[in-house]
Amino acid sequence: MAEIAPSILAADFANLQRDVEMLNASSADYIHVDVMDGMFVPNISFGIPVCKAVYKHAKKPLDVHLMIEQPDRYLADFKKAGAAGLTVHFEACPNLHRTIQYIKELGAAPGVALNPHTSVESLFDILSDLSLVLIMSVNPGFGGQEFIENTYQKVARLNRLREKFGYSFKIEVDGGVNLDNAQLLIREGVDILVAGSSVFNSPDPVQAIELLKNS
Ligand SMILES: O=C(CO)[C@H](O)[C@H](O)COP(=O)(O)O
Ligand SMILES: [Fe+2]
Repeated sequence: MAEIAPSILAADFANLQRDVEMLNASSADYIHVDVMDGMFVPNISFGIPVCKAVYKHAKKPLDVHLMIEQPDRYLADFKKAGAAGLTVHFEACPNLHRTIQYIKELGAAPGVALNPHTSVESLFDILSDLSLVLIMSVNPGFGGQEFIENTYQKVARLNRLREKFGYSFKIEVDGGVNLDNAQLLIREGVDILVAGSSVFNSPDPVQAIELLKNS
């Protein structure tokens, strides 16, 4: 059974407490927090104060996805704001090994996200240090985009590497995840499904989470 990380990017920001409480009452395993800086991605979402506000009401661990340039500048702040896991982008980190060690020192679970054009083999020499690899199944920056089909084979390749070397990181997929692709993603080796629109645009988000979980 997969774990589900609903993305609050698709929540109603004017009713964030209500939506976080809905997630608390659901079978979601994490709350996915999408931070966008308008530089690494062409969109601005929210930052540290909103993360802190979500944390205040959250009963699930915060899975913080940092779509920002030079993330090292803000890692300690997001940890303080409640992040259980801190995921940085491979494409934003020229000194990725140092960044990952820093996340560990802060006491958070280190994750690395890969844009659709970045191959899973790029992470080969750091895989043993990671708790999470996030494979983007859309170009980062916006919710509600169409799932990129090439994701299946990327997940399968990463899963084979994990099995071959006995690594323990989890595989997360983010972007355009819904009931049409969840089952195949899980079959290829995904542990955590991020879902924004397919959860929050559903007439019954709690049931949508449950259905994804049982895919
Ligand atoms: O990181 C993201 C976008 O960059 C979001 O987590 C992702 O897009 C989730 O939203 P949706 O399920 O609507 O695609
Ligand atoms: Fe995300």
